[in-house]
Amino acid sequence: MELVTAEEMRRIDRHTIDAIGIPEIALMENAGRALADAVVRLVRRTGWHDMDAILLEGSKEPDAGEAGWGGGKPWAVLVGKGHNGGDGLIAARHLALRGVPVRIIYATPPEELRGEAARQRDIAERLQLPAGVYAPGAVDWSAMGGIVDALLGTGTGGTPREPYAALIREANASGLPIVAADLPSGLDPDTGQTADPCIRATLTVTFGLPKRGLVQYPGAEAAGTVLVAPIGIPVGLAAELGVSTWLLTPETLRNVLDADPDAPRQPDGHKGTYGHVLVAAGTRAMSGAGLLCATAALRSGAGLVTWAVPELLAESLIGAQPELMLAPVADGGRGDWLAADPLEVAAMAARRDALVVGPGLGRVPGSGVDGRGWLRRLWEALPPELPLVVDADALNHLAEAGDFAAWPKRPDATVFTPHPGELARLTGLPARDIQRDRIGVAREYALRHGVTLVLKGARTVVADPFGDVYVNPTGNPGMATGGTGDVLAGVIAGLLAQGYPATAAAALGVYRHGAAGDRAAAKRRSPASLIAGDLLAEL
Ligand SMILES: NC(=O)C1=CN([C@@H]2O[C@H](COP(=O)(O)OP(=O)(O)OC[C@H]3O[C@@H](n4cnc5c(N)ncnc54)[C@H](OP(=O)(O)O)[C@@H]3O)[C@@H](O)[C@H]2O)[C@@H](O)CC1
Ligand SMILES: [K+]
Repeated sequence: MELVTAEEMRRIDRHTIDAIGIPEIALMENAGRALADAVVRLVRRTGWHDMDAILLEGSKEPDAGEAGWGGGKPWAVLVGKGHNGGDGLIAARHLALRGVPVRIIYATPPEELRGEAARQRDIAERLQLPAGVYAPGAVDWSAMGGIVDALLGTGTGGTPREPYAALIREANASGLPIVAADLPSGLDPDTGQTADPCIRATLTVTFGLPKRGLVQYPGAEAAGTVLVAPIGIPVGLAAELGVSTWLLTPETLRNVLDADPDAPRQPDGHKGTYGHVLVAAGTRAMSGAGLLCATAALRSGAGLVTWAVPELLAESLIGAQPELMLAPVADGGRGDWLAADPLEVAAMAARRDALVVGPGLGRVPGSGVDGRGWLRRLWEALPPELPLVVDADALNHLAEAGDFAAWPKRPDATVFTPHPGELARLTGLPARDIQRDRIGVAREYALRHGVTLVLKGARTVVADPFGDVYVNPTGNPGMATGGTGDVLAGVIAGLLAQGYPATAAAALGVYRHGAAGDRAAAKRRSPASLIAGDLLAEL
């Protein structure tokens, strides 16, 4: 399923209306009716499974409680002056038809509505649906059963102006369930940033295609449960018009990335069929990072995994995970990578199918005799076609090198797996700015540097070197704990060794890693007690 910006949605709407000929009013009628249908189901608790709308992957099932919402009281339908308001007016009409009482509350004088929204205002008036214009403090919210937020949609920008802002604040403070039309008013549809104020919805019914902002935090939280309602947009049109951002679902993995998450193992396969990973990770202080990473590579299905460690550690790690092979690297007796020769690691990697470097790597020499750092010497010595995952400390070394843009390009699979702090060091941008537009920043970095970028954090973003982006819905806050990143790096390396192309390996790895976290969290009393090792058994 594609994820769209407001501008992309406008182009898709326009094409549907102008080139295909479906009248705008038909799209709007479908939108308003789907919105009403969702409210009716919450009021009557009639269930979701036969609804003509899709629960967005990663969204919780809507919960109308024991009694259903509203207690028979009227629903306040908040109407803005654009088409989003038009959707709300259509929903109000369908709610009334289905026996749910409504009160229309215009944010601005109804004379200001234009186009299709004005037509809907006139229809509502002729049907004598109860309506009034908002005045601060004048609405008795305790008399209402719930709220439909049809104030601001994809045509708006910036912080809501008055009187919208005051109305949004009152709606949020009412404690009533809020169902948002298309997106919560105050949400930036492209980035997921929430304005002050922004509607806190219990449920968002988004029209045609999900907007990007609904799947990035804090927007994902403001939106609550997200239902995607079909309104008549032809299947395939988004792709035809060049939309290149997807929600990472099993269908996306299968149909866009040719990476079936349930692909069976070959019946006649042997360990050589599934590739050999070299993990260069771990020091005396952080051997666990290497162990998690290497074990995760095994669990991802790789045929063989060799764990390269500073020599001093090797003895004590024997048997730590019996399926792993250990490859001691000369370390001058230090137990870290400071004295290790990157050329030795490169030579080991050249005999394997993928290399992951970084987890628990600790310090490495900043610059060699010829002015080139440890990591760059490794980078240049590796066979260019060898799939490579660069994680954690290795990313920090790359950032410290400062001249990555001038490093020789690797033509084949190179995957970087930074969290926002690491990407901040790589780009020089404050982490806050990265979080403000995760999709945009990740896409630009991947395009510019010709790598596949995995920007970690809630709703991980995978950006490939050609401008395509995937947003992962799996995972949970319990995974915000040390070591889960090491597991992810190992999984991706394992998939690379099995022959998946970089984007497919990164996307499938991220999806499975999050799903493993969800299974592990479900087994515990609280997600907070999840530790990275729990993920290994669930991969
Ligand atoms: N196109 C289609 O076929 C379909 C579209 N559909 C629906 O249309 C929605 C998009 O409708 P839209 O383009 O009319 O924009 P919308 O968000 O309702 O508001 C525009 C108004 O907001 C105002 N405004 C702007 N910024 C503001 C601010 N910060 N604070 C306060 N006000 C602000 C701005 O006023 P102005 O600045 O011009 O005075 C303008 O009048 C879309 O989300 C979906 O719900 C569906 O029916 C399916 C078919
Ligand atoms: K809205």
